[in-house]
Amino acid sequence: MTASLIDGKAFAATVREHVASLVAGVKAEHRITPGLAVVLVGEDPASQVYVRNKGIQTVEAGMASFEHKLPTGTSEADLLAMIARLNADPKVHGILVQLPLPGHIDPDLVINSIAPAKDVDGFHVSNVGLVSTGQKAMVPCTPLGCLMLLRDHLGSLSGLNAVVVGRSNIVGKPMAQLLLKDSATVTIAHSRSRDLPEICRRADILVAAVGRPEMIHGDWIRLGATVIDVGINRIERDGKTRLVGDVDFASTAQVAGAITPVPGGVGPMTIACLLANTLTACCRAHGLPEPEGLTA
Ligand SMILES: Nc1nc2c(c(=O)[nH]1)N[C@@H](CN(C=O)c1ccc(C(=O)N[C@@H](CCC(=O)O)C(=O)O)cc1)CN2
Repeated sequence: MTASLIDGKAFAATVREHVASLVAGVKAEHRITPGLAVVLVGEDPASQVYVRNKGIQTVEAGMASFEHKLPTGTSEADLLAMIARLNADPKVHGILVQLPLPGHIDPDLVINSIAPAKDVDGFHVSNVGLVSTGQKAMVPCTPLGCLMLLRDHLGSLSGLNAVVVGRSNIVGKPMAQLLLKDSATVTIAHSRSRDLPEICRRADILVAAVGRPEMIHGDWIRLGATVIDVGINRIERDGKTRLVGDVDFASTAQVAGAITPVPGGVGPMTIACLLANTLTACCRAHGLPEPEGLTA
């Protein structure tokens, strides 16, 4: 079997177009412009690229973008004071603090200082609790993007065996909750799971979010499985820097039914879902109907 490719880049473009058309409606009918504030502390080169792309795509969707770039040495107290100002700003419907933060700042403290209704990353402990109890929440962007790709590719996930490899708060745990809400039978595994290849071979849906380059091989994959690769790992190969996932693409594509590539799979969905969450947050803040098809 040669797997079909799940084109996250193309799907993300359709999500962004959908968001942009809904934003245009909100602006025309209600004279409200959804606004997203992104805070970057420090000069991590990858984070700078992600923040720039978030700003560009926010403006392309017709929303207001507020970028706050702070020096690496910014104190935790100053960052918390900035978030308090953004929490109180009616033009700002979504707030995102780009991760990772410099080592002297406690990310949990910072994330939990964001007003839950403006927490478009869905990382605040209130949103974590709401997602895990299946209630209306801000849903983390990367798992939401994976769910959209899976629903689009498979239709119903009900009764399917889903294995999530990775237990991070940002991807693995919320991904498992979303799959469970869609009635999949969910296993969370990780790099220390015993018999990991055997666990993976049971999966109709395999979500790889373990953060280890090309760890999952074709002989771990059930014939025809749908494989979602969340990994974004930069490696040196043949004297060049390359971007690879957590899945060995060549061997897995021989066995899987469908697979997301890296790059061009899950990554672009993350920012598309951030725009979707910002619009959702804006609609909720103003008592407008929930935008359709943009959340879990
Ligand atoms: N506050 C947050 N911080 C971080 C998040 C997040 O969701 N919220 N996720 C990542 C970084 N990230 C967005 O912030 C992100 C990562 C990757 C992509 C993406 O489109 N990747 C491309 C490849 C890009 C490249 O060449 O480097 C792809 O996979 O096709 C978008 C967003 C950590 N921090």
